[in-house]
Amino acid sequence: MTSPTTADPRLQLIATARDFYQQGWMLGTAGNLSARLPDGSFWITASGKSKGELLLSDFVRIAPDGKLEASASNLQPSAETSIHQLIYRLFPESQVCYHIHSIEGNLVSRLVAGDSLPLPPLEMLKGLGIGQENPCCVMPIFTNHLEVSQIAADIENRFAVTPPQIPALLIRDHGVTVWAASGEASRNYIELLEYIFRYMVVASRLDVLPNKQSF
Ligand SMILES: CSCCC(=O)C(=O)COP(=O)(O)O
Ligand SMILES: [Zn+2]
Repeated sequence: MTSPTTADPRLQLIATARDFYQQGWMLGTAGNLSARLPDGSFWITASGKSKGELLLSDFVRIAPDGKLEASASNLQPSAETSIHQLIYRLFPESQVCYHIHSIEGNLVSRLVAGDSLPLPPLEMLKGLGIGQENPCCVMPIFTNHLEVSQIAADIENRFAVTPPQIPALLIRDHGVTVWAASGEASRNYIELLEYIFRYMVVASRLDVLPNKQSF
């Protein structure tokens, strides 16, 4: 039997993408997933692939210097490869980076006009590494530029001054990106955040959030 440490990481990415597709978070070609290899290169979904039915051949490998490793096919790397590459550079312990498009993620990105989203002090935050009582946790929001390299530059500039409190960021009207040391942890982060986002959307309608925010 193949041990989890030697298994091809693309297999886990395929299974995760199928799961996220079923949740409605990677519909059509939306989103991208990547996983790092011991040599510092990473597998990432090729651009424009249907995320509910990925194959091993739907990935490209990016070298540590950001160059596309030689491939027999004419696949293009995900349009958001520069963000994954930046995350691996900024957070060397991260091994996996997931980006999804969810309705709730997009709705909450409009709850505030500024570039930080205060998260409600829910117990679920503990799963994202926030252990204080009644925590004040904010999530960074970035503008969704057409040029993804501009989004990556904004992330790099902002994180140099203000490191994120949780391993996650939002791109307004676009999606959420998380990173972690394992696929399991990244999937948990996505699920926890989606719970929090869902709570915020419902709470904003019920008028129960401490600082009432409107769309
Ligand atoms: C309908 S998805 C638009 C592009 C995007 O935001 C995304 O996440 C998927 O892009 P990719 O190049 O990775 O397929
Ligand atoms: Zn996207």
